Amino acid sequence: MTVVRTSPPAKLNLFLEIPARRDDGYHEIDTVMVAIDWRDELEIEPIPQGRIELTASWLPSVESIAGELGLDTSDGRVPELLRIPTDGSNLVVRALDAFRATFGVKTGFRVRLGKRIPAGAGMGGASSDAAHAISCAAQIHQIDNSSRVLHEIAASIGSDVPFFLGGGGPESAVAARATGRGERLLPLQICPLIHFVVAYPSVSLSTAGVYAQLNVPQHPVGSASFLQAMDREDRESMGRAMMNRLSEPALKILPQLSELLESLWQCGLQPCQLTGSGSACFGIAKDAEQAKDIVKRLKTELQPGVLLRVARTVPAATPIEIEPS
Ligand SMILES: C[C@@](CO)(OP(=O)(O)O)[C@H](O)COP(=O)(O)OP(=O)(O)OC[C@H]1O[C@@H](n2ccc(N)nc2=O)[C@H](O)[C@@H]1O
Ligand SMILES: Nc1ncnc2c1ncn2[C@@H]1O[C@H](COP(=O)(O)OP(=O)(O)O)[C@@H](O)[C@H]1O
Repeated sequence: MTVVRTSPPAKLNLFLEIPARRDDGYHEIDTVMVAIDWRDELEIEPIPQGRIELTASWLPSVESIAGELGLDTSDGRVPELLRIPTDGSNLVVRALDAFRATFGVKTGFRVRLGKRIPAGAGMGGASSDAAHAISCAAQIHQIDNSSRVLHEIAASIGSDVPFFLGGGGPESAVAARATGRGERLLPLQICPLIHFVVAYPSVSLSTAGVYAQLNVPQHPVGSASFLQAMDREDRESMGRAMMNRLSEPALKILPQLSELLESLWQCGLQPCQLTGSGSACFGIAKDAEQAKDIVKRLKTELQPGVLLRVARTVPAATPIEIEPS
């Protein structure tokens, strides 16, 4: 049986405006997302049984992630914050079930999911896992990855999922502008290589909960200035035009996020911002060296209690490795 493997990346929202509330429970958004090299690991093989068998674990180990976050594992149990669902609530299971239903596939899949991306972080980990699972299933069943149907399956799983399909072309974009509820994508051809420091505090935020606290602005800010700056690779103007409309409601729910943002800023990262609905925050570094030095310094100040990683922009869709057996 063929085994396929890939490494779903996380995302950061460099620009996020919410122009309107919709009648269907969603919001119109205008966002520019980039994928980053903070990755999960996904391994999928077809099985004759018509079901999805998912196992999931933390990489390198639950103890090491819990240690960085200051969570207790001495009783041998996985802390609540690090529990990964393996039932039908996991977006990978939902995505593969939707794939089977759409293409009338009677056989199933065995999936091993290695998690590094924290959940409820605004980093789109579950969405990326789901999109890459769809791409793997398409590879196994020899379905064209640029098929419109795959995009529709992705959008039915979550607003952020289509971004991680990467447009189906051989060269996936690093960045995209997403509108509608997030599923309408315009891949951006130009995106400078950006080095980040990303920080996840020991707490998750519910996307629906943060949107529920939002006051939709009367005069939304357009993404044009940000997009023009990106097109010119003008980092200074990009920095000035960055924003996240969900910061205010997220900080209302978790006021301690302002201290985390302040810590990033104090180290010389600029600008610093919440990603998506949080709780992760990021700051832009001048280069890889500065990002590494800042993570080292912040670890002594903030750990245990905060996951800290250097990250850089990468293509949103990661190639799939095939291991025939
Ligand atoms: C805020 C963003 C920014 O990229 O990212 P995250 O913080 O989740 O990573 C996205 O808009 C999140 O997209 P995603 O996480 O896929 O959301 P979904 O599963 O589709 O929706 C979860 C819930 O969020 C709210 N929601 C989501 C998207 C949207 N455009 N308007 C909304 O109001 C709705 O209450 C919905 O029931
Ligand atoms: N593949 C998955 N990995 C992690 N969490 C998942 C997965 N599928 C579903 N979930 C559930 O979805 C919730 C949101 O996950 P995620 O999309 O990573 O959050 P966000 O993008 O808002 O940071 C988690 O709290 C978790 O319970």
